[in-house]
This record gives sequence, C-alpha cells and structure tokens, in this order.
Amino acid sequence: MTSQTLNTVPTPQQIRRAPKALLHDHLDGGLRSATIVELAAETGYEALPETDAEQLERWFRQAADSGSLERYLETFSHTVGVMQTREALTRVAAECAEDLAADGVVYAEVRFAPEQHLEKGLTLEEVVEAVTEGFREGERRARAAGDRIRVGALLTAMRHAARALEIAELANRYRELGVVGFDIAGAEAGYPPTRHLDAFEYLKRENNHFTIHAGEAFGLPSIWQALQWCGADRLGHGVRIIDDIQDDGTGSVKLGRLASYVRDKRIPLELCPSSNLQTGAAPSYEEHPIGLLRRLHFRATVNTDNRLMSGTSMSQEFEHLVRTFHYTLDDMQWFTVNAMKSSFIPFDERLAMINDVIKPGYAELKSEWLFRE
Ligand SMILES: O=c1[nH]cnc2c1ncn2[C@@H]1O[C@H](CO)[C@@H](O)[C@H]1O
Ligand SMILES: [Zn+2]
Repeated sequence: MTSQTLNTVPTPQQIRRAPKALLHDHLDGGLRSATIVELAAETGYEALPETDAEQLERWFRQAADSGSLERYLETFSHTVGVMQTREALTRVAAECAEDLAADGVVYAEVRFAPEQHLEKGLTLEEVVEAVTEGFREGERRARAAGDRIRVGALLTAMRHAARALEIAELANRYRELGVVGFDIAGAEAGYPPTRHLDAFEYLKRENNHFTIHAGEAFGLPSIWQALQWCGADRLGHGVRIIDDIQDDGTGSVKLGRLASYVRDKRIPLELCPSSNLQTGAAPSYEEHPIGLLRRLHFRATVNTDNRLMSGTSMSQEFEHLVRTFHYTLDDMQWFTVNAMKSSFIPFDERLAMINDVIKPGYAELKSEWLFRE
C-alpha cells in the first residue's frame, strides 16, 4: 500500500470533521434523551418508561432492537408524546440542527409527521412553523459555535392514516418557508404507497418533490409501486432492491429489470444501515447490501434514520462502514456528493454545496498527511 492510500483511510476524528449530507433523519427519532425527560415534566407527559436520561436512552435502543419495524415504531409514542407544544417542537428542532452540525453535517433534510403533533390543539400550520423556526434557531446556534449547517424540512404523512393529500398540500404551501419536500412513513406491510396516489399526483402537478419509505420491511412490490405508480424522486431505504440482484459470489452480478431501472435512472437510495439491523431488514453490517450497491454504482447515500433509537450519528454510520468495508475518504466523499446531488434544494445551491463546501472539505482532510509532524 502506498502512503497516500494509507492516509486516505479516515480516522474517527476525520470522519467527524468531514462534511456530510443527510437526507433521511426523523425529527421524532433524534431527540436528546435529557430533553425528553425535561419536556415530559414540563408538559405533563406521564407515560415515559424511564425518567433518568441515561436509562431512557438505553431503553430506546433496546426497545427498538426488536427485529420488527412495527415494534420499532412503537417507541415513537414517547417522543411524539412530548412534542405537542410549540415550545417543545421548536426546542427539539433547534437541538436537532445543533447536534447534526456538531457532528459535521453541513446539509440535512429532516422529516416529521405534522398530523402526529395535534394532541394539545396545535394546527398543522402551527406545527410546521414551530419546527422550521427551530431549525433556523439551530442553524444560528451552530454558526455561533463555529459550525455550518443548512436544514430543510420534509413533511411526512403516515401511511396507515388518510391525511396524505392534506399534508402534501401543506408541504406545497410551505415550500418557500423551509419545507423542501414530502414523504410517507409508518408500517410498510399492508399499507402500499398507492393508497396515497392522490397526494403524489397532486405534488407532481405542483412540480414538487417527494420520497417514499419503500423496500425496508417489504420488498420489491413496494419499491416498484413507489417508483412506477407514485413517481417517487427517491426511495426511503430501498434496501430490498437487493432482492432483484443476483450475486453468485464469483464476480458475475445480474440485475433484474427493476434494479436496472433504479440504477439506470440514478434513483437515490436513502440507506440507513444501523436502523436496518434493528428492524431486521439486514442481518449485519458485513452483509448489509450497501457494500454491493456501492460497488455496482447505485446512487447510494448514507443516513441515520433515527439517531435516538439507533444510538447513532452520521459519523457513527460512517465509522461502521469504514470498519466493515474499508472505505476511504474518497468513498465518503462519493456518498456525500450522491446525497447532495439527490437533495431537494435548487440545483445551483446543490452545486455550490458540492463544489464550495464538500469537495474543499475532503481535499483539506486528504491533504493532512502531507503536513504531519
Ligand atoms: O424506518 C422507518 N420506517 C418507517 N417509518 C418510520 C421509520 N422511522 C420512523 N418512522 C415513522 O415516521 C414518523 C414520522 O417521523 C415516526 O413517528 C415513525 O412512526
Ligand atoms: Zn425512516
């Protein structure tokens, strides 16, 4: 190995400092556990399973480690439970932006389902405004701490419910006000994305963007519907696309028609390795499809999904991948540029982020070995 290739394998510290872009992160899956405890006391939420922040953090991780998406999702009742006031939503959003920035994330799209935050009388509009105000506040605090981050909101509709069109209209109304797109989430099996076709067709007519959770707990039919019936711009997870790829282990790999389409059309895959291990969508980091999908040049991106439930961060996701697949800074840059290219902000802004923030950041890290004492 030459010294140059040796030096492009990032250290944990370099991974944290490297500029990262995040497309798939749930606001209600990333609260600080101490904040949950405080908000529960302030807002009179009495159903927390633990009242000590550290124990609560452990509880979330263990409860989410269930091997089933449905059981994993049950843990969200406690985060959503304390996110029912304007102040709570703004605080959680501001801390989210701060935490991501401190982890070296320069661009993030963070999603949440407005319809889940109406229990204490807030309107859908008030929920969106509280969250976007929090993101702006978090961006300011990050700047004051010497970090840079830009956060866009994605509005999620819950796939078992029937409010998708309403939430899509909301996303469209708040487009110039910090909302960059739309999503559907929740239990996948039994709730195909075509249930919400009216919402997707509306967004297409409005020239708006959307991603769909598909190919996580359910396989190819869900991905096929999301793309070919609903017209999704990106796939939330999409990891089961691996079921349409035959890898005989001898170097000969055969793509089925859906996998070919996904690769040919450069459909972004919002891959979330740690989350997949917890819900049983992948057995281990070693066997996670991201290794093959990266080798085959799918438009793969690395994401956190739910930092609290998975006890993770963008840096930690990359640390796992670097350890497992021996990725270099060039690989990290590749995933990051993929994410930025696939983001929902205007093209000129994406390009500036890639050329003026991401590439210089990696160049700086890659050159460090030259000046080592
Ligand atoms: O990995 C996932 N798959 C499907 N749904 C999810 C996942 N993570 C979170 N949510 C769901 O999205 C809602 C809004 O953020 C959360 O409340 C949770 O129910
Ligand atoms: Zn998700």
